[in-house]
Amino acid sequence: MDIDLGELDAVRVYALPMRNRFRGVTVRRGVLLSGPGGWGDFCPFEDYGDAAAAPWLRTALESCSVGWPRPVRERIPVNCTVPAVPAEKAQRIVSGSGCSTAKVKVAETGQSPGEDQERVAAVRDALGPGGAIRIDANAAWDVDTAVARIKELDRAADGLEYAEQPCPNIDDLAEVRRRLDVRIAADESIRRAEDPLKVAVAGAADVAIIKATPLGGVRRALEVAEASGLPCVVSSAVESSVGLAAQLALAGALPELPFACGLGTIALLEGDVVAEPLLPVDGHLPVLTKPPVPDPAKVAAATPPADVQRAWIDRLIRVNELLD
Ligand SMILES: O=C(O)CCC(=O)C1=CC=C[C@@H](O)[C@@H]1C(=O)O
Ligand SMILES: [Mg+2]
Repeated sequence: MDIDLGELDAVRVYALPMRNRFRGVTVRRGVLLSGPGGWGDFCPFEDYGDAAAAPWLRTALESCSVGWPRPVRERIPVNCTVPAVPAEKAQRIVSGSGCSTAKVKVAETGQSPGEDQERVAAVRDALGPGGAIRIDANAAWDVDTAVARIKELDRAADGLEYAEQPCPNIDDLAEVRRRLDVRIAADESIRRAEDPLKVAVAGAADVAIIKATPLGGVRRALEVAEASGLPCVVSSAVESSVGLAAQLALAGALPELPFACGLGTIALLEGDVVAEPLLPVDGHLPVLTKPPVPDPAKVAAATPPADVQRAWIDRLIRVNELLD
């Protein structure tokens, strides 16, 4: 469904600085769209081409037109996300989060395995023995490196809940999984796969990471979750609270939700576009039935210079032309 952009009630470009560099990103930008069903957030990463950005627009349009399927739960346990920061900072992030699960980024370019171990050990210190620690290597390792690093990090963490996307391809994930006792989660392998079933069939993962925003909406993500045949964790794409609400709608609608979700990411941003940002309370976030309404003063404070606004509106128009 492409849309006549002139029919939208409002289109607002925003830019929110990140507290720490994350995935190479220091400012998160996007466009808020208002339609008959409320608001949506079109926020593809800036290194994505127009075709890769198309599902992100579908997600925003679902949110501001037809809305989301009915949820089966009202609140979602979430992890706090620890970027590839020094150990003391990692400890502070976890201690201040109120979450009992932490996801720790590892294998950052330019950092050593020792830095990852120190970060993970500091996170265990902050969580105490009852907390859960998961790591995300974003496909950085080959099989042998993954096996060695995950063993070390499992020791440093005093037990890992799972290791997310240690290697780029499915066969390698399957081999790592065979060689280790630690659970393996697939993220990029699901997000970019033509056939998410392949991950399960190949025995490549114990857990599927599902993201509504890059998959094309809550309904599409529910189909992918079902097709994966695996327990699912919903994880954010670092949206504003408007976009995050769609991910919470997905987490709210999944038939089963055995693990905490990666949705505590408003804490990664400096500011937001709504009056009451979706920050976890006691490690949980609410499932909303409608997207939150942006606060005009917050949106005004987050509005980037005219040339940045123009570039995002042009991107929105180009990507909209790609939708059928
Ligand atoms: O899952 C989380 O805790 C937060 C979200 C998160 O880690 C990510 C969001 C967006 C891009 C990714 O590099 C990253 C991920 O790989 O899961
Ligand atoms: Mg990941």
